[in-house]
Amino acid sequence: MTMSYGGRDVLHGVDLDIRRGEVFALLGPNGAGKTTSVEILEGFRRRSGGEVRVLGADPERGDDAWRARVGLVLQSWRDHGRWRVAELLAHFATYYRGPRDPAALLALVGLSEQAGQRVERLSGGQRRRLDVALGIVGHPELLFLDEPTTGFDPRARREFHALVERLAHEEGVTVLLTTHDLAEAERLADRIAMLVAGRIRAIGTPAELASSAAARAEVRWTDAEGTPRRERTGDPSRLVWELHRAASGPIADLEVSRPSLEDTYLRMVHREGDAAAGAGGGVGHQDGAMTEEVSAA
Ligand SMILES: Nc1ncnc2c1ncn2[C@@H]1O[C@H](COP(=O)(O)OP(=O)(O)OP(=O)(O)O)[C@@H](O)[C@H]1O
Repeated sequence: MTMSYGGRDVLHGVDLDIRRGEVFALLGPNGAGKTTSVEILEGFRRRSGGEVRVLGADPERGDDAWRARVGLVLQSWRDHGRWRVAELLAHFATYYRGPRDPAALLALVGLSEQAGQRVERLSGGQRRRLDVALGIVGHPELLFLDEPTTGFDPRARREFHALVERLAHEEGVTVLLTTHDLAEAERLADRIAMLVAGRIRAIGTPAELASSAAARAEVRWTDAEGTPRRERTGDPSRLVWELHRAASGPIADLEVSRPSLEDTYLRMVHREGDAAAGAGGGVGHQDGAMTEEVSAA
């Protein structure tokens, strides 16, 4: 799909295939185009070009039956402030055939104690949990979560992650999540797409993305003269063995660090910055040339 706002291109041919039952994270920095992508998939925004199918339908033409199969947790719902939590949930449940039981759902998202409270009195994190409850009350097959844990404290974040895992693994819900939190993507996602400046830069499982990093393992040590040394290598075991042989004894301050998902991500984001800086000087790149497709085998 492509998207431009007032002639400015913000999605340059984003190509994604998300499988049924998968938790898929769209990871990228501010302004990368995550929300725009999700809004197109939800049917809330008209794309400029390309072809999109969500649960077999073009979201621009999704009817009520299609919409009932999709759950949305938007970045902010700020209406319904005067409703009480349980009332609001019970009201939303009436929109669906075979909804979840509101009381059981409140327990699931950890809001049983707030059932009688007005929505406007909830804390930011509690409000977000209510958003999730509203998103899943209709038993959706597919759930969109746009930056769901913004403003959560660590405990709320952990509980929310457990909830998403339960929905995905026990109920088979397909989840598309956007985040700029690497740890969240790594924890929750079966696969991650890194979206930078409207282009997919890499797709794969968290482990595949981390190990595909050209950023190789880093070995650090202090040499016989007391100088700190560091070297990047694809074969840290061999380097450490050679160091031991050369020193014929222990190596001071030896440390081997593996490339992380963060290394890959920061490299993608920086490369984009470098490419943009160099574009005027003829250093540009072809579309897709920098995409790192990682096989999901
Ligand atoms: N309604 C709009 N009109 C014009 N430009 C927009 C509109 N919505 C988004 N944009 C621009 O499109 C680009 C992508 O925005 P988008 O909100 O999709 O990014 P994002 O990855 O979700 O960012 P964030 O992590 O900050 O939420 C940005 O440059 C943004 O300024």
